[in-house]
Amino acid sequence: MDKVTYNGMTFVPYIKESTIQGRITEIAAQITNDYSGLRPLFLCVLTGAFPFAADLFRSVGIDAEISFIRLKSYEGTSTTGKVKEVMGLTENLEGRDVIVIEDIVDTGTTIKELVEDLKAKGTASVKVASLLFKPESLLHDVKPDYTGFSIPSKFIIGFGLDLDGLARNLRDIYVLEEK
Ligand SMILES: O=P(O)(O)OC[C@H]1O[C@H](OP(=O)(O)OP(=O)(O)O)[C@H](O)[C@@H]1O
Ligand SMILES: Nc1nc2[nH]cnc2c(=O)[nH]1
Repeated sequence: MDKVTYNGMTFVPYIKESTIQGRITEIAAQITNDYSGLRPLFLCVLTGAFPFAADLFRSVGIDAEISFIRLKSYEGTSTTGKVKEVMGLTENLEGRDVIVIEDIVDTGTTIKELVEDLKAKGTASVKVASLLFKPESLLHDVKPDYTGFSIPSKFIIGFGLDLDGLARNLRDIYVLEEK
């Protein structure tokens, strides 16, 4: 794995695709066990979560459905603090067991707003699966129920995570190089 550069910023290799896939298989086994006999609705938060959602969804061994919502709050490497709904939900969520699929929980702003909104829609249960979690960056009292990797408060890209729309197609995860 070599360094990569986007918009003049250099990123170094951080988590290999094979390590990511191994962890996704473990989370899928946990979900398969926890939701046995239920028919959960996976709710993928676009755009960043799409590779994680695709791999996780195909690895669970129970009947399940998937749907999508698109939220946006980051510009460059920082949050605007405002979560914009770019594409909303069409399903009736009343009585559903929802598993929100996120690529990352950073400040927790996105997940806090989304989970509150889903609970207000009469869901039976709401849990969050996030590939990445930055516990030291949290601004709210939230925590994923299923976490791929807990990482320090550094900006990362790859496996769905972008820098201004680029780098989502990298198979591995990279971290911003320290100067
Ligand atoms: O915990 P937070 O500080 O709220 O950050 C997490 C959110 O940031 C990213 O979305 P982004 O706004 O970058 O949109 P994208 O998925 O389209 O890249 C990511 O997909 C999460 O939804
Ligand atoms: N690409 C990217 N998007 C994020 N959204 C919240 N945190 C991050 C991060 O570290 N990298």
